[in-house]
Amino acid sequence: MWRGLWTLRARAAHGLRRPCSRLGSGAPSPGSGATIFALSSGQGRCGVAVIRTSGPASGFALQSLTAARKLPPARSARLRLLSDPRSREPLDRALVLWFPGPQSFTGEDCAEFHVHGGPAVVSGVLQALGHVPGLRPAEAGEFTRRAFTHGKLSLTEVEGLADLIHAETEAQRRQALRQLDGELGRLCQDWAKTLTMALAHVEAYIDFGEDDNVEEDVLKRADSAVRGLEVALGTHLRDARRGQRLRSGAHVVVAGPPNAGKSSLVNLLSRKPVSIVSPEPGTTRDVLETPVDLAGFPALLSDTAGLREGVGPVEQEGVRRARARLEQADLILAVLDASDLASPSSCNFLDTVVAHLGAQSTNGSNQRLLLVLNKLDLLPSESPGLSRNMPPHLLLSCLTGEGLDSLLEALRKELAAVCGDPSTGPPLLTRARHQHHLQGCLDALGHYKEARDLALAAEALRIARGHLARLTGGGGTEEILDIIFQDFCVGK
Ligand SMILES: Nc1nc2c(ncn2[C@@H]2O[C@H](COP(=O)(O)OP(=O)(O)OP(=O)(O)O)[C@@H](O)[C@H]2O)c(=O)[nH]1
Repeated sequence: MWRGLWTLRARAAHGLRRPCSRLGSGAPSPGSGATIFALSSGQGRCGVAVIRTSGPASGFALQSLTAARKLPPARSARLRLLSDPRSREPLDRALVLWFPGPQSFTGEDCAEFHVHGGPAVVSGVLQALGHVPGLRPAEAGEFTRRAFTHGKLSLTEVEGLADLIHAETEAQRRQALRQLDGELGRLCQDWAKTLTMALAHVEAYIDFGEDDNVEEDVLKRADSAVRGLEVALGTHLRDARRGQRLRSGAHVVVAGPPNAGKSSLVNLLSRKPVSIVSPEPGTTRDVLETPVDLAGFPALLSDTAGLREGVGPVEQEGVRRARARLEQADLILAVLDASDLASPSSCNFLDTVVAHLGAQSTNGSNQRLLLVLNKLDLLPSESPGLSRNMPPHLLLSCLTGEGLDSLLEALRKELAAVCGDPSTGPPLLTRARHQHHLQGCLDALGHYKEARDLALAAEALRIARGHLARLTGGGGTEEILDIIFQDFCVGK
């Protein structure tokens, strides 16, 4: 409804920026046989740093640095003196671990060196590994790419791992862990099994026809499997935007008349001074946005200019930008000064809020709204004096913090509806890639139903199955691997 209301006034579009940094260039193609090494823990001074290797020369590297004839027992930590294989200069006393393939993260022979986390120790051990024949530094994401190549992780699990490394909020962490655990992959495999069964039925009918001993209802069973699959895919596709919001942040816009306390609320929720707060109405002119963790959910929080008419050209432009931003909101935090509800700008704004809430309940607009009456501290405590006709709202004082807990709880519920609840709901589609393949699969099922002969119907089922296979990393996904593995840092 706000979209509708504001469309007439402003149509400017703004893109959501993904709060994610991409480290390093694309990982090289695996399978070169080289043994790679990298610092796998974070950069900088720390108690313990983990350096690891993967590839056929891992055992040799471990023996070279520990000057030992024998490898330590598999998957068991041992304290060893590390020294440079060329100069034999001691580097550190460290824990070392040996993971013979295929029972390792990458599926190859791997070694780990848990060294003291000083920069000189780390660079000394990395240099020493560089002196071992057959070893080279790893590229970004190369360990994970090798794990994928050796079948240790499916593509959706790789994406879950990347999301887990980038997770900044509790909800993102839960979702990423579920995906890393293979939930989405398993769901796709179940769907693929259903498709394979349907395809087998259609092919049996093509091969053996009515004359042979093929059960009569074999085509009916294929049709019914396809119908069931269409319903399941449709449900997941309708939820697709939620998973993507969970990954990149819901768009939460704070709006209201001037001086209502919008900037104060943005600063309170983000726990930092994002916006200037002042008693002068019309202080905020531009849209100010900040990424925040709102009640465990990722959000891009926008402060906007106070909405009012009859102002100068600069403030007018601010109001235009505020309205344009409102068009894009997943959730609107509508703020009013509880002690100033009778002013013309408050009344106008309240009318729009009421219209929005009405539209939300009648036509199910997916743009959600929470009405916040701020400056609770200015109301008489005995009788707050609010009209009975006031729509559902939350009372808050940005000054004293009263009402903040209730607001955060309401935000948690709203954002769970906007982003999906990763604790309870079905596995979410967190990437446009997932959506693309599920849509491709659904389209192919549509072609199955329209096919004029059984050969075309069978081909449509094969195309549908191909989309599901590509979603989890089966054939034909090479072109997107570079993009996905760029999300990893060196050492992962
Ligand atoms: N008493 C009281 N004053 C508040 C509260 N919240 C904000 N204020 C004051 O109200 C004035 C306006 O606050 P802002 O946060 O700048 O309001 P705004 O809605 O961003 O204002 P514009 O930039 O004009 O749109 C400032 O003097 C704040 O200190 C509150 O809960 N109680």
